[in-house]
Parts: sequence; structure tokens; C-alpha cells
Amino acid sequence: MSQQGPAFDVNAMTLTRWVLAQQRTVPGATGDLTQLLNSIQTAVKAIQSAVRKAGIAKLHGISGNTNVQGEEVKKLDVLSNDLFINMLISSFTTCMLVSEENSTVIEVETERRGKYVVCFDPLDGSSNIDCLVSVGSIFAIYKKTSAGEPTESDALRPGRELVAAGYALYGSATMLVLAIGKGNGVNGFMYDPSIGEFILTDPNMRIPEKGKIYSINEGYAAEWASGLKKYIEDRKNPSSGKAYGARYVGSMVADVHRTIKYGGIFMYPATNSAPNGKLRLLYECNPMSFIVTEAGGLATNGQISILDIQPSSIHQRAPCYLGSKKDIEELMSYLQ
Ligand SMILES: O=P(O)(O)OC[C@H]1O[C@](O)(COP(=O)(O)O)[C@@H](O)[C@@H]1O
Ligand SMILES: [Mg+2]
Ligand SMILES: [Mg+2]
Repeated sequence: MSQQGPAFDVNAMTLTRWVLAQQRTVPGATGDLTQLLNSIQTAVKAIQSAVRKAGIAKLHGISGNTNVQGEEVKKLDVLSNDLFINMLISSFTTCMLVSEENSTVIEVETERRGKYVVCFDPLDGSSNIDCLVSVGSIFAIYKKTSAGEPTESDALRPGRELVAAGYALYGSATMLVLAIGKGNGVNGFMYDPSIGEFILTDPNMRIPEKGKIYSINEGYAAEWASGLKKYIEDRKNPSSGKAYGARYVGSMVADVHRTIKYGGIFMYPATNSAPNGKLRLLYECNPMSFIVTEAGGLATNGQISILDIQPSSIHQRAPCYLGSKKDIEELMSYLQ
């Protein structure tokens, strides 16, 4: 019997290899984006490892608390944020960061500056951690185009200007989904813990043109606009055909990933008491809308494409409806 353990296909398309191959197709590319994506990959690997151990850490009373040695143990969202910031700064490719966890922008010191601006949600769906439901990380990458010192306005850009966007889903497996540039599609890489590498498992991901699932927190239905109420009512009681299924994880990354894989529609709408909904434009709505659009779907705030919104503040919120092209078009006919 072989003593070598599980075989590794030497030609497997790892994420590192794939990103490098993409870089080689761009004449004059410096390798900075490759470096930046590698640093995010490292952060994601470290976060997935921490997420997988969180339950056991809790058993021993060491999550977000003090461990058996009496040392402070960071909560997962704090740890994830620290990992993202540290990896991004030490990649020497970024000049400004926007994190859900930091009230102001993070300016990278001059010596370690590069040309990219990264907006991120280091741990999305964090309220789901304690019950072991999927969580994720989301990131959006812009190239600084203005001259001079980086300022907040370098991050206040419409999603259309994104250079790349991606998310990591810490689900029953860990998956990293990436869209680089416009018209280049979306690719998914699954983490193989036995070799510590992401492998291309979902090349050229395409969202079905129409789905059979709607995803929304129906607990707030009383606060919805009448058009949205009617839209959901009609999905449950269609004049012809089968009713839609309802699915809502409550972690945006998981809900959007399912929507891309199976088709359908994900919504975090405006409500009477929250006219801009809940989700954040810069590091939740924009990157997810960029990816869904690159996969052939659509994303809207109910009026215009999410990707056309001109942001005015780094933590601003936007109503968010995204998914299969035909489902979004149908929804729009109810919202007009
Ligand atoms: O509980 P609600 O109101 O349905 O909100 C769920 C939404 O909130 C979020 O958890 C917000 O993300 P954070 O955990 O990063 O704050 C989304 O992932 C999810 O779509
Ligand atoms: Mg979030
Ligand atoms: Mg978060």
C-alpha cells in the first residue's frame, strides 16, 4: 500500500497559479494585483482556520474571552479584521483601506503604499457564528486614479469602477469566488485543507437566467413598500406554474452564493423605518453586485443599478436586490 497519502494532481489549477496566469495575459502588468490577491488569500486561509475552530474554542471558554493560559483571545470578527488589515498593508500594494469594522478610512503609511484601494467586510454574517451557520468575507478593489495623497474620495467610487471583487464563503467547505475586470466572468475556487490550497472547481460561473427561489427576511414584511409585498405574494401564489421556494440564511455571502449557483433573487429592501435598507454599499452591495453582474445577473437598489450609485460616505447603506436577470426584471415591474 502506498505511504504517500492523498494524491495531489501536479497540474491542479490552484488560485495562486490561476491569478498568475491572468496577470500574464495583461501586457505591462506589474504583478501588484497578483500580490494583493495573494495577501487576501492568506487572510482568508487564516480566517477559515479560525472559523473551523471557533466552536471548540468556545467549549474551552476561549472565544472572545480569556483562554486557559489567561491570555486574551480575539473575537472572530476582530481577528478577521486584523488579518485583512495586516495582510493588505504588508502586501505593499494598497494605499487606503475601508473596513466595516473601522469608523474611518485606514491610510497606509507612505513606505508601504501601493496603488490599490480595498473596501472589505472581514466577517459577514457574524451573528451566525455561535450557531455554526455559514459566514463569509467580502472585498472590493479599486485602483487609485487621483494624483497626490490618498483621500476618502479615492474610496467613494461607483461599483462600475471596480478592478476586482470577491468573497470567501466559510460553509460546509470554504470557497473563494473572484471576478477580475469587466467581461472576464466569475471563477470559484474550493479550499482543499489537505494541501492548504484553493483549487479551481467552478470555472466561469453563470447565474441561471431565471430561478425558483426568493430570499428575503420576511419578518419585516409589514414595513415593505406595496410593490414588494405584491411581488412576494405573487411568488407564493403564482397565476400559473409552481410557487417559488423561500430560503434565507441571514449571511449575505451564503445567500448570494446560493443565488448565483441555483438562480433566483436575493433582497435586502428599503423598509419604512430603514429607507436605505441595512447592507453597506462599499463592501457588501457593490462587490456582490459586481460579481453577480459578471456572472450574467443584475443588481439594483430598486431604481438604478447598484453599480451606478455614487457613494457619499464610506459606511452608507443601500437597498439591494440582486440575482437572475429575469427575476430582477420581473421585480422591477412591481417596484416602478
Ligand atoms: O438579520 P437581518 O436583518 O435579516 O440581516 C441579515 C444581513 O445582515 C448581515 O449579517 C450583515 O453583515 P455583518 O454580519 O457583516 O454585519 C448580512 O450578512 C445579512 O444579509
Ligand atoms: Mg456584512
Ligand atoms: Mg461584518
